[in-house]
Amino acid sequence: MMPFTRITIIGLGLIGSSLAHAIRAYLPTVRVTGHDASPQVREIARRIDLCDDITDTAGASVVDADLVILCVPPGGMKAAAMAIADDLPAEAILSETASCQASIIAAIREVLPDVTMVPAHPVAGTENSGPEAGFATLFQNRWCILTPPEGTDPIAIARVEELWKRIGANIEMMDPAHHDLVLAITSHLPHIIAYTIVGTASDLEDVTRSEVIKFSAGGFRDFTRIAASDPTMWRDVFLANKDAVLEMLQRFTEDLTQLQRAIRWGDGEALFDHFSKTRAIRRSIIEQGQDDAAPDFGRHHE
Ligand SMILES: NC(=O)c1ccc[n+]([C@@H]2O[C@H](COP(=O)([O-])OP(=O)(O)OC[C@H]3O[C@@H](n4cnc5c(N)ncnc54)[C@H](O)[C@@H]3O)[C@@H](O)[C@H]2O)c1
Ligand SMILES: O=C(O)C(=O)C[C@]1(C(=O)O)C=C[C@@H](O)C=C1
Repeated sequence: MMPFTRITIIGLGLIGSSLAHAIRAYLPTVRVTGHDASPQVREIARRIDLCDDITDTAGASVVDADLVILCVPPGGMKAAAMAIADDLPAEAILSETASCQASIIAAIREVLPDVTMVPAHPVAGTENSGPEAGFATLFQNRWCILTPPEGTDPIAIARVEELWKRIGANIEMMDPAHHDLVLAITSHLPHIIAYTIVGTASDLEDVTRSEVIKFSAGGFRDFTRIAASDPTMWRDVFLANKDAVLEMLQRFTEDLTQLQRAIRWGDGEALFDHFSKTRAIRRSIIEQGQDDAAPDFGRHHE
C-alpha cells in the first residue's frame, strides 16, 4: 500500500529536490507539492518541472498534505514550521531531514506542540546545493535515520519508514541525542576538519593558491570537495549540534596531540600501530559495501 498520497516538500535544495525526483520516479501516483522561501528557487523548480505543483506560500503547500517534509537548513526549521502552523491538517505527519536532530525537534515542538513528528535524516548528500543539484538515486542503498520523539504513533513511524524504503534507503532508528553524537563524529567532525585544512593551506604564505590547486590531485582534493559544502547549512549544523561537536573535537584534539608526540619523539611503532588500525577500519567499511556512494555522487555532479 502507498504510505502517503499527497506529500509536500518545503525547501527545494539538494535534499528537497532529490526527494521530489525520487518520489516521482519510484512512487509515481503520489502527488508532490513543493514550496521554497526563495522566489528564484521556485522559478527554477517550475522550469525543471520538479513537482506536480509549486506554491508561492508555505501555507498553501500543506492544506491537503498527508505528509510534510521540511528540507530547509537547520537554522530555518523553526521558521518553516511556523509558516505552516495555521494550515497544517491535524492528521498530517510532519517530517524533517536535518543533519542534527535534538535541538531541531525541540525548536519545532515549540511551534507545533501537538504535531505527529517523524524526523528522517538521510545519510546521503553531496557538496552541491540548490534545486538543480538533486537526483532521484541519491538515497539508493544509503542509510536514513529516523529519530521519532518518544511516544510517537508507531503507525506514523511505519508509514515514513515505508516511504524511505520505497525510494531505496535502508532504515535505522535512533534516539535524537544519540543520533547527534554519532553524526558528530562520522559527518560533522570530518567537515570541520576539511574546512580547517583547506583554509590553512590557502592561508600559508609560502604555498601559493596556484600550488594548492596544482598539487591537489591527491588526498587534499578529497578535502576540498567536502570543504565546498554549503556554508549556510554547515554554519547551522555546528551551532545546532554544539555540545556533541565540541565533545568530539576535544577527543580528536587529544588523539592528534598523541600522534604529534609520536612524530616528535620518533615513535615509529606508535604511528605504524595507529595507521594499521585505521586501515583495518577502512577495509571493513568496504567489506560491508558502504564505500560506494558518497565520493562518487559528488564527482558525478562536479
Ligand atoms: N546537503 C547534504 O549533504 C544533506 C544531507 C542530508 C541532510 N541534509 C539536511 O537537509 C536539509 C536541507 O539541506 P540541503 O542540502 O538540501 O540545502 P540546500 O541549501 O540545497 O536547500 C535548502 C533550501 O531551503 C530553502 N529555505 C531556507 N529557509 C526556508 C524556509 N524558512 N522556508 C522555505 N524554504 C526555505 C532555501 O531557499 C533552499 O532552497 C538541511 O537541514 C540539512 O542539514 C543535508
Ligand atoms: O558526501 C557528502 O558530500 C556529505 O557530506 C554527505 C553527508 C555526510 O557527511 O555523510 C553530509 C551531511 C548529511 O547530513 C549527510 C551526509
